[in-house]
Amino acid sequence: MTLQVGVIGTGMIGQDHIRRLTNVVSGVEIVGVTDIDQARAAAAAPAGAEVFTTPSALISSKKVQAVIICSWGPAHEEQLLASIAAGKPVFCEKPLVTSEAAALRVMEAEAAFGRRLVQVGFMRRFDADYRRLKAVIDGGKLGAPLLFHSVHRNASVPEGLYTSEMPLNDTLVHDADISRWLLSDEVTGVEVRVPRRSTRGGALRDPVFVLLHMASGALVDVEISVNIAYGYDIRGEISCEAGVAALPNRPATVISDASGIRQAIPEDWRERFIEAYDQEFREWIVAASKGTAGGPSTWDGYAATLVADAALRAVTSGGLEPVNMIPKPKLYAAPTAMAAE
Ligand SMILES: NC(=O)c1ccc[n+]([C@@H]2O[C@H](COP(=O)([O-])OP(=O)(O)OC[C@H]3O[C@@H](n4cnc5c(N)ncnc54)[C@H](O)[C@@H]3O)[C@@H](O)[C@H]2O)c1
Ligand SMILES: O[C@H]1[C@H](O)[C@@H](O)[C@H](O)[C@@H](O)[C@H]1O
Repeated sequence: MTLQVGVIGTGMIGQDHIRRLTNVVSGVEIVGVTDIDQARAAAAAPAGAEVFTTPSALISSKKVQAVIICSWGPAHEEQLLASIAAGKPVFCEKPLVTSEAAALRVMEAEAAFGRRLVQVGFMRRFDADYRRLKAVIDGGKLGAPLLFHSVHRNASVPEGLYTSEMPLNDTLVHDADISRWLLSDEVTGVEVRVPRRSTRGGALRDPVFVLLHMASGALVDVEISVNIAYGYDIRGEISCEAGVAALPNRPATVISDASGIRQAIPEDWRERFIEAYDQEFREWIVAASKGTAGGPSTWDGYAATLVADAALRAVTSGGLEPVNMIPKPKLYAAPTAMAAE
């Protein structure tokens, strides 16, 4: 059976996902696309796909069995609620939404529907290196995790579109989610320190240094740098009671020439996480074909949203800002075989 999907938002990541759903993964067909920029949607539409004028027309179309949301964060809530109301499985790029109240509304709608429909685009959970790192921590031989050092460097970010809030409410959400997942823990508080500003980002608050306090007492330090110029550099190292486990350097061809011996660094997230995105969609297609969702859930999107909110408060207060989650709804506690949960 082929899952017939519609894609909302045909910008950078929308186009990359259209490419992989058309040329890389199987069991799926893109039957519709839409974007507020209709010309962009038309240019990105694969052969035979309909260009819908609005997200609601795409979501309610009988030919669309499942929805992929790649629009901007503030548009996600309305598109998620419409997909849930239509009973359609929906893959939503991070951030799930941009406020706690919106996350609660999406969770309530999904709980009322009675079955998981939403998978959030936290692709790191599908990355082979992160999965191996988690297996080592879960294996327990290194003892309890005490400290996690997470480095998140972007070569550059879109000028004018990426604001000073975004290191904390757009970029940090990946580190928040992967910390919860790797350490099987919850964030209870957030501190932020702002060092000397990089001159490369103009007035942008960059870099930022974030400290996540976990319920177990473990600490996570996160470097977010978004104008580092040399490439997209993602690192992670966990110090445990009896040893240290770290992500490997990415395998890449070794070039030797008159400048020395070197390996290339990925340019951006598309290159670094190319296989993780492929796997994220393989697993989504299996679940969505059964009318449900696995992997990172609305609950995980809610948790990351609370961390982002606390981080933004912490910049102003300079102190430790608490993260207070509601009790976990039953829908998200259900045991599941999906490896990324
Ligand atoms: N998982 C990841 O690593 C990753 C990487 C990049 C982007 N993202 C996320 O994906 C989303 C899109 O990011 P992008 O880099 O592709 O941005 P982009 O600006 O390149 O593309 C977004 C597209 O959505 C369209 N759009 C916005 N609001 C819309 C609406 N209400 N209805 C229809 N179309 C709408 C815009 O016109 C644009 O074409 C963001 O939420 C971003 O955080 C995730
Ligand atoms: O939207 C992107 C994406 O989520 C990337 O994975 C992250 O590294 C960037 O900082 C962010 O702006």
